[in-house]
Amino acid sequence: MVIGGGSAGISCATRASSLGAKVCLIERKNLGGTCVNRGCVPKKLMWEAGRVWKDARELETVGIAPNLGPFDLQALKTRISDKIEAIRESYASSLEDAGVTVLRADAELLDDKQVRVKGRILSAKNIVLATGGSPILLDIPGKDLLSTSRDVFEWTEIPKSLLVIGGGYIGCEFASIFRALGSDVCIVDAGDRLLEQFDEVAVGHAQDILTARGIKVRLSVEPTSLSKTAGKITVEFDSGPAEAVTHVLCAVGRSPNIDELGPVTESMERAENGALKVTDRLETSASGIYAIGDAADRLPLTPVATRDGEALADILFGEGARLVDLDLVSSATFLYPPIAQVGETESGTAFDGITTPLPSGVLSAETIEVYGKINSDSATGQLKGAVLIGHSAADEIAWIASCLAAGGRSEDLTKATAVHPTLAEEVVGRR
Ligand SMILES: Cc1cc2nc3c(=O)[nH]c(=O)nc-3n(C[C@H](O)[C@H](O)[C@H](O)COP(=O)(O)OP(=O)(O)OC[C@H]3O[C@@H](n4cnc5c(N)ncnc54)[C@H](O)[C@@H]3O)c2cc1C
Repeated sequence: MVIGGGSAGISCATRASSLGAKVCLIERKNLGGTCVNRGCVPKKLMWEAGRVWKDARELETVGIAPNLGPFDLQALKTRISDKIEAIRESYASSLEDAGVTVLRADAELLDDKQVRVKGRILSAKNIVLATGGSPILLDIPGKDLLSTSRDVFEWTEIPKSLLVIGGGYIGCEFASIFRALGSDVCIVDAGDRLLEQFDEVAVGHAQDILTARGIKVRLSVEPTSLSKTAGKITVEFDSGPAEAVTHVLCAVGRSPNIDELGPVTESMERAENGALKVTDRLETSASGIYAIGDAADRLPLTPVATRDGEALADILFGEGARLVDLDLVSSATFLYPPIAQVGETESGTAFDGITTPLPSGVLSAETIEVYGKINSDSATGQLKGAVLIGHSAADEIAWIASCLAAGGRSEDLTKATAVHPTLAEEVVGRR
């Protein structure tokens, strides 16, 4: 019995069924969960729209003078919902083809074998919690004026001015997207840097890029209250001036959807962020109850959710599986251009600046469009990690991750050559 029909739950249910298990999946909202309905998919489509719109307005620099009307947000939203609907339908049919019973309801966990659904008690030998997570809302006066990443996709207009609270990847991505679509944007963060999960030096360059694109960044400040007057939301801080904006996005983190499953979860072991601790068989501290995706204390990213879902099915009904090594998980923040990282990057050899006429460099006036760092062991040359900033960084980091997984050494990168002119030649063939 799988509770939650997001990336993790669907991959687990489909795989388990293909291995001969009798599977029931319970989903209270839409198949596809966060990633498809209110996360990666609509975000990436908005990012693409922002990139095209930003580039279109820079076309004069290459001799094209387009006659652009206003940005049509409704047209974009229609396109996004068509794409989402197509993905939901394909999930529904692949679950049906696999023979998974799908129930559309809220599930309550009663014990390690039983779940209550629409007043009925269902039992299963194995219960999988794949309930994902939800945005955390700041608990300050005026918090009703805050929007979350869920609300962003419902907005009916591009904000005139946007304050993003939280400089993690979700906050920085929406700040970049709405700046590209024409909003005045300010990001505030309580810490002393943005994008804590990414290499500090690279983030310094990323912050320069954000600032060069007109995004104001305020660090080490915490909002204390919000109030609304004359169509604007005023946000006060513990230090420095207030900001008056039309929209405020709260992107201070996400918390796993566990408590609402019922009191049974209270005794289960949790990590600091509330996610369920799991063994290397993805079993929680309650035997027979498993957790995958954002509900588990792993990495809250779709590829981890999908891979762990499949791995759990293999563990329970197949020939076993080794979980994906979290040190080999690539991650990116979709700025213009994106920053992407894998492994450990603290030391390492850095390169920066445009050394080749990269396609992204033609349209842009900024100087730092490319930055990268490859980290390897100084004694053995074994690759340890990399961070890249560049228009294709989010794609290119994947093959560096594969080199890491294969135990590659820095000298291996000099043996082949990359295509010129590309970002890849900053990494491959460089001596
Ligand atoms: C704005 C945003 C952008 C993101 N961008 C990226 C990105 O670019 N790349 C990336 O890798 N990750 C990204 N993520 C993270 C990614 O979306 C998640 O890691 C992933 O969706 C987790 O999948 P999951 O299956 O664990 O949970 P979810 O997809 O959240 O699915 C959980 C499902 O469980 C259901 N559920 C919960 N409780 C119950 C219950 N009691 N009964 C029945 N059903 C229940 C929910 O309705 C939901 O459908 C993004 C997230 C956000 C919010």
